[in-house]
Amino acid sequence: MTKEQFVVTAAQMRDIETRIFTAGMPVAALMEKVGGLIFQRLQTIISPDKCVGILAGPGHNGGDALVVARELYFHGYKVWIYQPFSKLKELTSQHFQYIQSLEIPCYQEINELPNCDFLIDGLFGFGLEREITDFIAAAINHFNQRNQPIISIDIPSGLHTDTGEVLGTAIQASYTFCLGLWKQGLLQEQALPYVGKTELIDFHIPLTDIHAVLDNVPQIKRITKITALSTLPLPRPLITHKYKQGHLLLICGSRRYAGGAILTGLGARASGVGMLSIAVPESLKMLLVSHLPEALIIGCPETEKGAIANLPLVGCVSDSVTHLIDLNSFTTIACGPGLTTDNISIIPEIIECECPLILDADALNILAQLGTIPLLKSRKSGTVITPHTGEFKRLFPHIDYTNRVKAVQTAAHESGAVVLLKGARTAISHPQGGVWINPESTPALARGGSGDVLTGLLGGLLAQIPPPELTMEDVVASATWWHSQAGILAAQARTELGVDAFTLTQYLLSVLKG
Ligand SMILES: NC(=O)C1=CN([C@@H]2O[C@H](COP(=O)(O)OP(=O)(O)OC[C@H]3O[C@@H](n4cnc5c(N)ncnc54)[C@H](OP(=O)(O)O)[C@@H]3O)[C@@H](O)[C@H]2O)[C@@H](O)CC1
Ligand SMILES: Nc1ncnc2c1ncn2[C@@H]1O[C@H](COP(=O)(O)OP(=O)(O)O)[C@@H](O)[C@H]1O
Ligand SMILES: [K+]
Repeated sequence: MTKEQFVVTAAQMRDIETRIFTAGMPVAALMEKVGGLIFQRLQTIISPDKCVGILAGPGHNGGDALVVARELYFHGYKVWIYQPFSKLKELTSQHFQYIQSLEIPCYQEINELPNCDFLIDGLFGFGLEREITDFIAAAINHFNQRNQPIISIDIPSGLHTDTGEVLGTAIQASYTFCLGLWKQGLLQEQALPYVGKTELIDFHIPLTDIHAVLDNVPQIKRITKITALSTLPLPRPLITHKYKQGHLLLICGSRRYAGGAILTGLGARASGVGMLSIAVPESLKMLLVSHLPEALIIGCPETEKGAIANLPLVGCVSDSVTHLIDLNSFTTIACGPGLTTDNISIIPEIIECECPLILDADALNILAQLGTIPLLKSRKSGTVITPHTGEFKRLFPHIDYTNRVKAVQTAAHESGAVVLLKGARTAISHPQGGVWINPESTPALARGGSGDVLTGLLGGLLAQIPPPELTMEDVVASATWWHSQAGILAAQARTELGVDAFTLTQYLLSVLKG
Protein backbone atom coordinates (compact mmCIF):
# COMPACT_ATOMS: atom_id res chain seq x y z
CA MET A 1 0.00 0.00 0.00
CA THR A 2 1.17 3.55 -0.65
CA LYS A 3 0.84 6.28 1.99
CA GLU A 4 -1.90 7.88 -0.14
CA GLN A 5 -4.21 4.94 0.64
CA PHE A 6 -4.15 5.03 4.43
CA VAL A 7 -6.82 6.91 6.37
CA VAL A 8 -6.50 7.60 10.11
CA THR A 9 -8.55 8.92 12.99
CA ALA A 10 -7.08 11.39 15.51
CA ALA A 11 -6.58 8.58 18.03
CA GLN A 12 -4.75 6.42 15.50
CA MET A 13 -2.52 9.33 14.45
CA ARG A 14 -1.68 9.99 18.07
CA ASP A 15 -0.78 6.30 18.58
CA ILE A 16 1.47 6.36 15.51
CA GLU A 17 3.08 9.59 16.72
CA THR A 18 3.69 8.02 20.14
CA ARG A 19 5.45 5.04 18.57
CA ILE A 20 7.73 7.35 16.60
CA PHE A 21 8.62 9.41 19.66
CA THR A 22 9.10 6.31 21.83
CA ALA A 23 11.49 4.95 19.22
CA GLY A 24 13.66 8.02 19.78
CA MET A 25 12.64 10.64 17.23
CA PRO A 26 12.77 13.97 19.09
CA VAL A 27 9.42 15.82 19.00
CA ALA A 28 11.18 19.07 18.12
CA ALA A 29 13.04 17.42 15.21
CA LEU A 30 9.78 16.10 13.76
CA MET A 31 8.11 19.50 14.03
CA GLU A 32 11.13 21.09 12.35
CA LYS A 33 11.00 18.53 9.53
CA VAL A 34 7.25 18.94 9.01
CA GLY A 35 7.50 22.75 9.08
CA GLY A 36 10.34 22.61 6.55
CA LEU A 37 8.32 20.42 4.17
CA ILE A 38 5.31 22.72 4.42
CA PHE A 39 7.56 25.72 3.76
CA GLN A 40 9.05 24.06 0.64
CA ARG A 41 5.56 23.41 -0.72
CA LEU A 42 4.46 26.97 0.07
CA GLN A 43 7.39 28.35 -1.94
CA THR A 44 5.83 26.82 -5.06
CA ILE A 45 2.52 28.60 -4.38
CA ILE A 46 3.52 31.95 -2.85
CA SER A 47 6.11 34.24 -4.49
CA PRO A 48 8.67 35.93 -2.16
CA ASP A 49 7.27 39.43 -2.67
CA LYS A 50 4.04 38.45 -0.92
CA CYS A 51 2.94 39.05 2.65
CA VAL A 52 1.80 36.03 4.68
CA GLY A 53 -0.32 36.14 7.84
CA ILE A 54 0.28 33.19 10.18
CA LEU A 55 -2.49 32.05 12.55
CA ALA A 56 -0.86 30.14 15.40
CA GLY A 57 -2.77 28.07 17.94
CA PRO A 58 -1.72 26.83 21.38
CA GLY A 59 -0.74 23.27 20.44
CA HIS A 60 1.63 21.64 17.99
CA ASN A 61 -0.44 22.72 15.01
CA GLY A 62 0.53 26.24 16.12
CA GLY A 63 4.14 25.06 16.53
CA ASP A 64 4.19 23.86 12.91
CA ALA A 65 2.84 27.23 11.81
CA LEU A 66 5.54 29.10 13.73
CA VAL A 67 8.31 27.02 12.12
CA VAL A 68 6.78 27.88 8.73
CA ALA A 69 6.61 31.56 9.73
CA ARG A 70 10.29 31.61 10.69
CA GLU A 71 11.36 29.98 7.39
CA LEU A 72 9.20 32.34 5.32
CA TYR A 73 10.76 35.29 7.20
CA PHE A 74 14.34 34.13 6.59
CA HIS A 75 13.57 33.62 2.90
CA GLY A 76 12.49 37.22 2.45
CA TYR A 77 8.70 36.98 2.78
CA LYS A 78 6.84 39.64 4.74
CA VAL A 79 5.29 37.82 7.69
CA TRP A 80 3.05 38.63 10.65
CA ILE A 81 1.67 36.37 13.37
CA TYR A 82 -1.75 36.20 15.01
CA GLN A 83 -1.32 34.36 18.30
CA PRO A 84 -4.02 35.25 20.85
CA PHE A 85 -3.52 32.44 23.41
CA SER A 86 -2.06 33.01 26.87
CA LYS A 87 -1.06 29.38 27.41
CA LEU A 88 0.98 27.53 24.80
CA LYS A 89 2.41 24.01 24.75
CA GLU A 90 6.11 24.00 25.69
CA LEU A 91 7.60 23.54 22.20
CA THR A 92 5.15 25.98 20.62
CA SER A 93 6.02 28.50 23.31
CA GLN A 94 9.75 28.18 22.52
CA HIS A 95 9.15 28.78 18.82
CA PHE A 96 6.99 31.78 19.67
CA GLN A 97 9.67 33.23 21.91
CA TYR A 98 12.22 32.96 19.11
CA ILE A 99 9.79 34.52 16.58
CA GLN A 100 9.36 37.48 18.96
CA SER A 101 13.13 37.87 19.27
CA LEU A 102 13.30 38.23 15.47
CA GLU A 103 10.88 41.13 15.79
CA ILE A 104 8.36 39.55 13.46
CA PRO A 105 5.15 41.49 14.18
CA CYS A 106 2.82 39.52 16.51
CA TYR A 107 -0.81 40.41 17.25
CA GLN A 108 -3.46 39.25 19.69
CA GLU A 109 -6.41 41.28 18.39
CA ILE A 110 -7.98 40.76 14.98
CA ASN A 111 -8.74 44.45 14.54
CA GLU A 112 -5.01 45.25 14.62
CA LEU A 113 -4.06 42.83 11.85
CA PRO A 114 -2.43 44.29 8.72
CA ASN A 115 -3.36 43.21 5.19
CA CYS A 116 -1.67 40.22 3.63
CA ASP A 117 -1.83 38.06 0.49
CA PHE A 118 -2.16 34.61 2.09
CA LEU A 119 -3.15 33.24 5.50
CA ILE A 120 -1.64 30.08 6.99
CA ASP A 121 -4.02 28.34 9.39
CA GLY A 122 -2.17 26.67 12.24
CA LEU A 123 -4.81 27.26 14.92
CA PHE A 124 -5.87 23.65 15.62
CA GLY A 125 -5.01 20.28 14.14
CA PHE A 126 -6.02 16.82 15.30
CA GLY A 127 -5.94 17.94 18.93
CA LEU A 128 -9.24 19.82 18.61
CA GLU A 129 -11.91 17.92 20.46
CA ARG A 130 -14.38 20.51 21.72
CA GLU A 131 -16.44 23.37 20.26
CA ILE A 132 -14.65 26.56 19.35
CA THR A 133 -16.20 29.55 21.12
CA ASP A 134 -15.58 33.15 22.21
CA PHE A 135 -12.82 35.26 20.68
CA ILE A 136 -11.33 32.41 18.65
CA ALA A 137 -14.68 31.64 16.99
CA ALA A 138 -15.01 35.34 16.15
CA ALA A 139 -11.47 35.33 14.74
CA ILE A 140 -12.17 32.32 12.50
CA ASN A 141 -15.33 33.98 11.16
CA HIS A 142 -13.28 37.12 10.52
CA PHE A 143 -10.58 35.22 8.57
CA ASN A 144 -13.22 33.49 6.45
CA GLN A 145 -14.58 36.89 5.45
CA ARG A 146 -11.22 38.33 4.40
CA ASN A 147 -10.38 37.86 0.76
CA GLN A 148 -7.06 36.05 1.14
CA PRO A 149 -6.65 32.38 0.28
CA ILE A 150 -6.17 30.33 3.46
CA ILE A 151 -3.81 27.36 3.58
CA SER A 152 -4.65 25.01 6.46
CA ILE A 153 -2.00 22.92 8.14
CA ASP A 154 -3.17 19.32 8.66
CA ILE A 155 -6.92 20.08 8.74
CA PRO A 156 -8.96 23.29 8.59
CA SER A 157 -9.19 24.52 12.19
CA GLY A 158 -12.64 23.77 13.59
CA LEU A 159 -13.27 20.50 11.76
CA HIS A 160 -13.52 17.28 13.74
CA THR A 161 -10.60 15.09 12.62
CA ASP A 162 -12.73 11.93 12.30
CA THR A 163 -16.22 13.03 11.30
CA GLY A 164 -15.45 16.26 9.44
CA GLU A 165 -18.15 17.96 11.55
CA VAL A 166 -17.84 21.68 12.20
CA LEU A 167 -17.15 22.20 15.90
CA GLY A 168 -18.79 25.60 16.32
CA THR A 169 -17.10 27.26 13.38
CA ALA A 170 -14.29 26.34 11.01
CA ILE A 171 -11.74 27.83 8.65
CA GLN A 172 -12.76 27.69 5.00
CA ALA A 173 -9.46 26.76 3.40
CA SER A 174 -8.35 27.08 -0.20
CA TYR A 175 -5.75 24.38 0.37
CA THR A 176 -5.26 21.82 3.11
CA PHE A 177 -1.85 20.25 3.56
CA CYS A 178 -2.61 17.09 5.47
CA LEU A 179 0.40 15.88 7.45
CA GLY A 180 1.76 12.33 7.21
CA LEU A 181 -1.47 10.35 6.72
CA TRP A 182 -4.94 11.29 5.48
CA LYS A 183 -7.27 12.22 8.30
CA GLN A 184 -10.70 10.61 8.00
CA GLY A 185 -12.54 13.91 8.50
CA LEU A 186 -11.05 15.34 5.31
CA LEU A 187 -12.76 12.56 3.34
CA GLN A 188 -16.20 13.07 4.85
CA GLU A 189 -18.79 14.78 2.71
CA GLN A 190 -19.66 17.42 5.33
CA ALA A 191 -16.03 18.65 5.37
CA LEU A 192 -16.01 19.38 1.63
CA PRO A 193 -16.99 23.08 1.78
CA TYR A 194 -14.05 23.70 4.15
CA VAL A 195 -11.07 21.76 2.84
CA GLY A 196 -10.32 23.30 -0.58
CA LYS A 197 -7.66 21.46 -2.56
CA THR A 198 -6.18 18.76 -0.40
CA GLU A 199 -2.74 17.21 -0.54
CA LEU A 200 -0.63 14.97 1.61
CA ILE A 201 2.72 16.12 2.96
CA ASP A 202 4.65 12.89 3.46
CA PHE A 203 7.05 13.18 6.40
CA HIS A 204 8.24 9.56 6.27
CA ILE A 205 6.29 7.66 8.88
CA PRO A 206 7.73 4.10 8.96
CA LEU A 207 5.32 1.54 7.48
CA THR A 208 5.84 -0.72 10.49
CA ASP A 209 4.37 1.96 12.76
CA ILE A 210 1.41 2.47 10.44
CA HIS A 211 0.68 -1.25 10.26
CA ALA A 212 1.16 -1.69 14.00
CA VAL A 213 -1.64 0.80 14.64
CA LEU A 214 -3.91 0.22 11.62
CA ASP A 215 -3.44 -3.58 11.38
CA ASN A 216 -1.94 -5.29 8.37
CA VAL A 217 -5.13 -4.82 6.39
CA PRO A 218 -6.33 -1.33 7.32
CA GLN A 219 -10.07 -0.91 7.75
CA ILE A 220 -10.45 2.41 5.99
CA LYS A 221 -8.71 3.16 2.70
CA ARG A 222 -8.67 5.89 0.07
CA ILE A 223 -9.29 4.84 -3.52
CA THR A 224 -6.37 5.96 -5.70
CA LYS A 225 -5.59 5.58 -9.38
CA ILE A 226 -3.13 2.80 -8.51
CA THR A 227 -5.63 0.80 -6.46
CA ALA A 228 -8.39 1.27 -9.02
CA LEU A 229 -6.34 0.25 -12.04
CA SER A 230 -5.04 -2.82 -10.24
CA THR A 231 -8.55 -4.25 -10.06
CA LEU A 232 -9.83 -3.46 -13.54
CA PRO A 233 -10.02 -6.38 -15.99
CA LEU A 234 -7.08 -5.19 -18.06
CA PRO A 235 -5.45 -6.46 -20.19
CA ARG A 236 -7.80 -8.99 -21.77
CA PRO A 237 -6.33 -12.48 -22.11
CA LEU A 238 -5.20 -13.34 -25.65
CA ILE A 239 -7.12 -16.58 -25.76
CA THR A 240 -10.67 -15.98 -24.63
CA HIS A 241 -14.22 -15.87 -25.87
CA LYS A 242 -17.30 -13.78 -25.12
CA TYR A 243 -18.67 -16.03 -22.38
CA LYS A 244 -15.29 -16.04 -20.64
CA GLN A 245 -15.48 -12.24 -20.43
CA GLY A 246 -18.58 -12.32 -18.29
CA HIS A 247 -22.32 -12.38 -18.92
CA LEU A 248 -24.26 -9.55 -17.32
CA LEU A 249 -28.03 -9.38 -17.04
CA LEU A 250 -29.54 -5.94 -16.50
CA ILE A 251 -33.13 -5.78 -15.29
CA CYS A 252 -34.27 -2.21 -15.69
CA GLY A 253 -36.47 0.38 -17.36
CA SER A 254 -40.17 1.08 -17.68
CA ARG A 255 -42.27 2.99 -20.16
CA ARG A 256 -41.94 5.97 -17.83
CA TYR A 257 -38.16 5.67 -17.37
CA ALA A 258 -36.95 4.17 -20.62
CA GLY A 259 -33.76 6.24 -20.60
CA GLY A 260 -32.55 4.64 -17.38
CA ALA A 261 -32.29 1.29 -19.16
CA ILE A 262 -30.31 2.81 -22.04
CA LEU A 263 -27.88 4.60 -19.70
CA THR A 264 -27.33 1.46 -17.62
CA GLY A 265 -26.68 -0.46 -20.83
CA LEU A 266 -24.18 2.14 -22.06
CA GLY A 267 -22.36 2.04 -18.70
CA ALA A 268 -22.14 -1.75 -19.03
CA ARG A 269 -20.90 -1.45 -22.62
CA ALA A 270 -17.89 0.60 -21.47
CA SER A 271 -16.88 -2.14 -19.02
CA GLY A 272 -15.95 -4.45 -21.91
CA VAL A 273 -18.23 -7.21 -20.63
CA GLY A 274 -18.33 -10.19 -23.01
CA MET A 275 -22.12 -10.63 -23.16
CA LEU A 276 -24.80 -8.20 -22.18
CA SER A 277 -28.48 -9.15 -21.79
CA ILE A 278 -31.07 -6.55 -20.84
CA ALA A 279 -34.55 -7.41 -19.57
CA VAL A 280 -37.00 -4.56 -20.16
CA PRO A 281 -40.79 -4.24 -20.57
CA GLU A 282 -41.77 -5.58 -23.99
CA SER A 283 -42.72 -2.14 -25.35
CA LEU A 284 -39.13 -0.87 -24.82
CA LYS A 285 -37.49 -3.68 -26.73
CA MET A 286 -36.98 -1.97 -30.10
CA LEU A 287 -35.78 1.23 -28.45
CA LEU A 288 -33.10 -0.68 -26.55
CA VAL A 289 -32.05 -2.62 -29.66
CA SER A 290 -31.53 0.63 -31.52
CA HIS A 291 -29.23 2.02 -28.80
CA LEU A 292 -27.42 -1.18 -27.90
CA PRO A 293 -27.34 -3.41 -30.99
CA GLU A 294 -24.74 -5.71 -29.41
CA ALA A 295 -26.98 -6.57 -26.44
CA LEU A 296 -29.54 -9.33 -26.21
CA ILE A 297 -32.74 -7.49 -25.32
CA ILE A 298 -35.37 -9.55 -23.54
CA GLY A 299 -38.91 -8.18 -23.66
CA CYS A 300 -40.87 -8.94 -20.48
CA PRO A 301 -44.62 -8.89 -19.91
CA GLU A 302 -45.58 -5.48 -18.57
CA THR A 303 -48.05 -3.91 -16.21
CA GLU A 304 -50.70 -1.45 -17.34
CA LYS A 305 -48.39 1.42 -16.45
CA GLY A 306 -45.51 -0.10 -18.43
CA ALA A 307 -43.34 -1.63 -15.70
CA ILE A 308 -41.98 -5.19 -15.85
CA ALA A 309 -44.89 -7.39 -14.64
CA ASN A 310 -42.88 -10.56 -14.27
CA LEU A 311 -39.65 -12.08 -15.48
CA PRO A 312 -40.13 -14.78 -18.12
CA LEU A 313 -38.08 -17.31 -16.17
CA VAL A 314 -37.15 -20.72 -17.52
CA GLY A 315 -39.86 -23.13 -16.49
CA CYS A 316 -42.71 -20.66 -16.81
CA VAL A 317 -45.23 -21.28 -19.57
CA SER A 318 -45.84 -18.35 -21.85
CA ASP A 319 -46.82 -18.10 -25.51
CA SER A 320 -46.06 -14.44 -25.88
CA VAL A 321 -42.43 -14.51 -24.71
CA THR A 322 -39.72 -15.36 -27.24
CA HIS A 323 -36.84 -15.59 -24.77
CA LEU A 324 -36.84 -17.18 -21.33
CA ILE A 325 -34.41 -16.11 -18.62
CA ASP A 326 -32.33 -18.61 -16.64
CA LEU A 327 -31.11 -16.54 -13.69
CA ASN A 328 -28.35 -19.07 -13.12
CA SER A 329 -26.76 -18.52 -16.53
CA PHE A 330 -25.31 -15.09 -15.73
CA THR A 331 -22.08 -14.15 -13.97
CA THR A 332 -23.71 -11.02 -12.51
CA ILE A 333 -27.18 -9.48 -12.40
CA ALA A 334 -27.87 -5.77 -11.86
CA CYS A 335 -31.38 -4.56 -11.22
CA GLY A 336 -33.15 -1.32 -10.55
CA PRO A 337 -32.61 1.75 -12.75
CA GLY A 338 -35.88 3.04 -14.13
CA LEU A 339 -37.83 0.04 -12.80
CA THR A 340 -40.51 1.99 -10.86
CA THR A 341 -42.05 0.53 -7.71
CA ASP A 342 -45.17 -0.49 -9.62
CA ASN A 343 -44.51 -4.19 -9.22
CA ILE A 344 -42.68 -5.31 -6.13
CA SER A 345 -42.97 -9.04 -6.80
CA ILE A 346 -39.93 -9.39 -9.04
CA ILE A 347 -37.38 -8.47 -6.35
CA PRO A 348 -37.86 -11.59 -4.16
CA GLU A 349 -37.42 -13.70 -7.31
CA ILE A 350 -34.21 -11.96 -8.33
CA ILE A 351 -32.81 -12.15 -4.84
CA GLU A 352 -32.88 -15.96 -5.19
CA CYS A 353 -30.21 -15.86 -7.93
CA GLU A 354 -26.88 -17.44 -7.10
CA CYS A 355 -24.53 -15.03 -8.85
CA PRO A 356 -23.38 -11.62 -7.55
CA LEU A 357 -26.29 -9.18 -7.55
CA ILE A 358 -26.36 -5.38 -7.69
CA LEU A 359 -29.49 -3.61 -6.48
CA ASP A 360 -29.94 0.07 -7.29
CA ALA A 361 -32.60 2.78 -7.49
CA ASP A 362 -36.16 1.39 -7.47
CA ALA A 363 -34.92 -2.10 -6.59
CA LEU A 364 -33.75 -0.47 -3.34
CA ASN A 365 -37.04 1.32 -2.79
CA ILE A 366 -38.83 -2.02 -3.20
CA LEU A 367 -36.31 -3.67 -0.89
CA ALA A 368 -37.04 -1.04 1.75
CA GLN A 369 -40.76 -1.82 1.47
CA LEU A 370 -40.23 -5.58 1.69
CA GLY A 371 -37.73 -5.55 4.58
CA THR A 372 -34.12 -4.79 3.70
CA ILE A 373 -32.07 -6.77 6.17
CA PRO A 374 -33.90 -10.15 6.24
CA LEU A 375 -34.11 -10.27 2.43
CA LEU A 376 -30.43 -9.50 1.93
CA LYS A 377 -29.34 -11.90 4.67
CA SER A 378 -31.13 -14.72 2.86
CA ARG A 379 -28.87 -14.41 -0.21
CA LYS A 380 -26.32 -17.14 -0.84
CA SER A 381 -23.81 -15.09 -2.86
CA GLY A 382 -22.52 -11.53 -2.79
CA THR A 383 -24.80 -8.53 -3.03
CA VAL A 384 -23.96 -4.89 -3.72
CA ILE A 385 -26.47 -2.18 -2.92
CA THR A 386 -25.86 1.31 -4.29
CA PRO A 387 -28.12 3.80 -2.47
CA HIS A 388 -27.90 7.57 -2.60
CA THR A 389 -28.61 9.37 0.66
CA GLY A 390 -32.42 9.25 0.33
CA GLU A 391 -32.45 5.57 -0.54
CA PHE A 392 -29.99 4.84 2.27
CA LYS A 393 -32.28 6.47 4.82
CA ARG A 394 -35.25 4.44 3.55
CA LEU A 395 -33.25 1.21 3.70
CA PHE A 396 -31.65 1.85 7.09
CA PRO A 397 -33.86 4.40 8.90
CA HIS A 398 -32.40 3.48 12.30
CA ILE A 399 -28.75 4.18 11.41
CA ASP A 400 -27.23 7.47 12.58
CA TYR A 401 -26.05 9.22 9.47
CA THR A 402 -23.81 11.96 10.96
CA ASN A 403 -20.63 9.99 10.29
CA ARG A 404 -21.12 8.54 6.80
CA VAL A 405 -18.15 6.20 7.12
CA LYS A 406 -19.56 4.67 10.30
CA ALA A 407 -23.08 4.61 8.81
CA VAL A 408 -22.00 2.66 5.76
CA GLN A 409 -20.00 0.22 7.92
CA THR A 410 -23.03 -0.41 10.11
CA ALA A 411 -25.31 -0.91 7.10
CA ALA A 412 -22.93 -3.43 5.52
CA HIS A 413 -22.50 -5.29 8.79
CA GLU A 414 -26.25 -5.51 9.41
CA SER A 415 -27.25 -6.49 5.88
CA GLY A 416 -24.32 -8.69 4.86
CA ALA A 417 -24.10 -6.74 1.58
CA VAL A 418 -21.41 -4.49 0.16
CA VAL A 419 -22.93 -1.04 0.59
CA LEU A 420 -21.99 1.80 -1.75
CA LEU A 421 -23.30 5.08 -0.36
CA LYS A 422 -23.33 7.55 -3.24
CA GLY A 423 -22.58 11.22 -2.94
CA ALA A 424 -19.84 13.79 -3.27
CA ARG A 425 -17.55 11.47 -1.29
CA THR A 426 -18.86 7.99 -2.03
CA ALA A 427 -18.09 5.46 0.70
CA ILE A 428 -18.15 1.69 0.20
CA SER A 429 -18.19 -0.86 2.99
CA HIS A 430 -17.79 -4.60 3.16
CA PRO A 431 -19.82 -6.52 5.81
CA GLN A 432 -16.59 -7.19 7.73
CA GLY A 433 -16.03 -3.45 8.06
CA GLY A 434 -13.46 -2.64 5.37
CA VAL A 435 -14.26 0.78 3.85
CA TRP A 436 -13.11 2.46 0.65
CA ILE A 437 -13.60 6.22 0.27
CA ASN A 438 -13.56 7.91 -3.13
CA PRO A 439 -11.59 11.11 -2.57
CA GLU A 440 -12.06 12.79 -5.95
CA SER A 441 -15.23 13.57 -7.86
CA THR A 442 -17.16 16.43 -9.38
CA PRO A 443 -20.57 17.97 -8.67
CA ALA A 444 -21.09 17.74 -12.44
CA LEU A 445 -22.24 14.19 -11.66
CA ALA A 446 -25.16 15.43 -9.55
CA ARG A 447 -27.51 14.89 -12.45
CA GLY A 448 -30.32 12.49 -13.28
CA GLY A 449 -29.07 9.24 -14.78
CA SER A 450 -25.43 9.36 -13.75
CA GLY A 451 -26.06 6.70 -11.08
CA ASP A 452 -27.58 4.44 -13.75
CA VAL A 453 -24.32 4.64 -15.67
CA LEU A 454 -22.43 3.54 -12.55
CA THR A 455 -24.71 0.55 -12.05
CA GLY A 456 -24.10 -0.66 -15.61
CA LEU A 457 -20.37 -0.11 -15.37
CA LEU A 458 -20.14 -1.88 -12.04
CA GLY A 459 -22.29 -4.76 -13.30
CA GLY A 460 -20.06 -5.22 -16.33
CA LEU A 461 -16.91 -5.25 -14.20
CA LEU A 462 -18.26 -7.68 -11.62
CA ALA A 463 -19.46 -9.97 -14.41
CA GLN A 464 -15.90 -10.14 -15.74
CA ILE A 465 -14.12 -10.59 -12.43
CA PRO A 466 -16.41 -12.58 -10.21
CA PRO A 467 -15.26 -13.31 -6.67
CA PRO A 468 -13.12 -14.95 -5.36
CA GLU A 469 -10.70 -13.77 -8.09
CA LEU A 470 -11.02 -10.29 -6.65
CA THR A 471 -12.97 -9.18 -3.64
CA MET A 472 -16.26 -7.59 -4.54
CA GLU A 473 -15.69 -4.34 -2.69
CA ASP A 474 -12.40 -3.78 -4.51
CA VAL A 475 -14.18 -4.00 -7.87
CA VAL A 476 -16.93 -1.70 -6.55
CA ALA A 477 -14.24 0.80 -5.51
CA SER A 478 -12.62 0.66 -8.95
CA ALA A 479 -15.93 1.22 -10.72
CA THR A 480 -16.62 4.20 -8.46
CA TRP A 481 -13.21 5.70 -9.22
CA TRP A 482 -13.63 5.12 -12.95
CA HIS A 483 -17.10 6.74 -13.00
CA SER A 484 -15.91 9.82 -11.07
CA GLN A 485 -12.81 10.24 -13.20
CA ALA A 486 -14.99 10.16 -16.33
CA GLY A 487 -17.10 12.93 -14.78
CA ILE A 488 -13.96 14.95 -14.04
CA LEU A 489 -12.63 14.50 -17.60
CA ALA A 490 -15.98 15.41 -19.13
CA ALA A 491 -16.27 18.50 -16.91
CA GLN A 492 -12.77 19.61 -17.91
CA ALA A 493 -13.67 19.32 -21.59
CA ARG A 494 -17.24 20.67 -21.43
CA THR A 495 -17.60 22.57 -18.12
CA GLU A 496 -19.56 21.23 -15.15
CA LEU A 497 -22.79 22.00 -17.00
CA GLY A 498 -21.93 19.71 -19.88
CA VAL A 499 -21.88 16.36 -18.14
CA ASP A 500 -25.28 14.85 -18.84
CA ALA A 501 -25.43 11.12 -18.21
CA PHE A 502 -25.18 10.15 -21.88
CA THR A 503 -22.10 12.36 -22.32
CA LEU A 504 -20.63 10.75 -19.22
CA THR A 505 -20.79 7.33 -20.90
CA GLN A 506 -18.76 8.72 -23.80
CA TYR A 507 -15.89 9.71 -21.47
CA LEU A 508 -15.57 6.43 -19.61
CA LEU A 509 -13.01 4.87 -21.93
CA SER A 510 -10.90 8.06 -22.15
CA VAL A 511 -10.14 7.61 -18.44
CA LEU A 512 -8.29 4.36 -19.16
CA LYS A 513 -6.46 5.77 -22.20
CA GLY A 514 -5.03 8.68 -20.19
N1 LIG B 1 1.07 13.52 14.84
C1 LIG B 1 2.19 13.80 14.20
O1 LIG B 1 2.83 12.88 13.78
C2 LIG B 1 2.60 15.18 14.04
C3 LIG B 1 1.81 16.25 14.51
N2 LIG B 1 2.13 17.51 14.26
C4 LIG B 1 1.20 18.60 14.48
O2 LIG B 1 0.62 18.53 15.74
C5 LIG B 1 -0.80 18.75 15.63
C6 LIG B 1 -1.50 18.17 16.79
O3 LIG B 1 -1.01 18.90 17.87
P1 LIG B 1 -1.69 18.89 19.31
O4 LIG B 1 -1.94 17.50 19.71
O5 LIG B 1 -0.82 19.71 20.15
O6 LIG B 1 -3.07 19.56 19.06
P2 LIG B 1 -3.53 20.90 18.29
O7 LIG B 1 -4.35 20.42 17.17
O8 LIG B 1 -2.43 21.81 17.99
O9 LIG B 1 -4.52 21.61 19.31
C7 LIG B 1 -4.54 21.31 20.64
C8 LIG B 1 -4.44 22.58 21.44
O10 LIG B 1 -5.59 23.35 21.25
C9 LIG B 1 -6.27 23.56 22.50
N3 LIG B 1 -7.69 23.47 22.22
C10 LIG B 1 -8.38 22.38 21.81
N4 LIG B 1 -9.65 22.68 21.56
C11 LIG B 1 -9.78 24.01 21.81
C12 LIG B 1 -10.88 24.91 21.73
N5 LIG B 1 -12.09 24.51 21.32
N6 LIG B 1 -10.66 26.20 22.05
C13 LIG B 1 -9.45 26.60 22.44
N7 LIG B 1 -8.38 25.77 22.56
C14 LIG B 1 -8.54 24.50 22.24
C15 LIG B 1 -5.74 22.50 23.42
O11 LIG B 1 -5.77 23.02 24.70
P3 LIG B 1 -6.32 22.18 25.97
O12 LIG B 1 -7.33 21.20 25.46
O13 LIG B 1 -5.13 21.51 26.51
O14 LIG B 1 -6.91 23.20 26.81
C16 LIG B 1 -4.33 22.29 22.91
O15 LIG B 1 -3.44 23.21 23.45
C17 LIG B 1 -1.13 18.15 14.30
O16 LIG B 1 -2.35 18.55 13.79
C18 LIG B 1 0.05 18.61 13.49
O17 LIG B 1 -0.15 19.92 13.02
C19 LIG B 1 3.43 17.81 13.61
O18 LIG B 1 4.00 18.90 14.21
C20 LIG B 1 4.42 16.69 13.71
C21 LIG B 1 3.88 15.39 13.39
N1 LIG C 1 -21.93 16.62 -5.49
C1 LIG C 1 -21.46 15.52 -6.07
N2 LIG C 1 -20.14 15.38 -6.28
C2 LIG C 1 -19.68 14.27 -6.87
N3 LIG C 1 -20.44 13.23 -7.29
C3 LIG C 1 -21.75 13.32 -7.10
C4 LIG C 1 -22.32 14.45 -6.47
N4 LIG C 1 -23.63 14.25 -6.41
C5 LIG C 1 -23.87 13.04 -6.96
N5 LIG C 1 -22.74 12.47 -7.38
C6 LIG C 1 -22.59 11.15 -8.01
O1 LIG C 1 -23.51 11.06 -9.09
C7 LIG C 1 -24.18 9.80 -9.08
C8 LIG C 1 -25.67 10.07 -8.87
O2 LIG C 1 -26.35 8.87 -8.69
P1 LIG C 1 -27.92 8.80 -8.40
O3 LIG C 1 -28.27 9.77 -7.31
O4 LIG C 1 -28.25 7.38 -8.21
O5 LIG C 1 -28.51 9.35 -9.74
P2 LIG C 1 -29.60 8.72 -10.73
O6 LIG C 1 -30.46 7.81 -9.90
O7 LIG C 1 -30.36 9.88 -11.29
O8 LIG C 1 -28.85 7.99 -11.78
C9 LIG C 1 -23.53 8.99 -7.96
O9 LIG C 1 -22.48 8.22 -8.48
C10 LIG C 1 -22.96 10.06 -7.03
O10 LIG C 1 -21.86 9.62 -6.28
K1 LIG D 1 -5.14 23.81 11.09
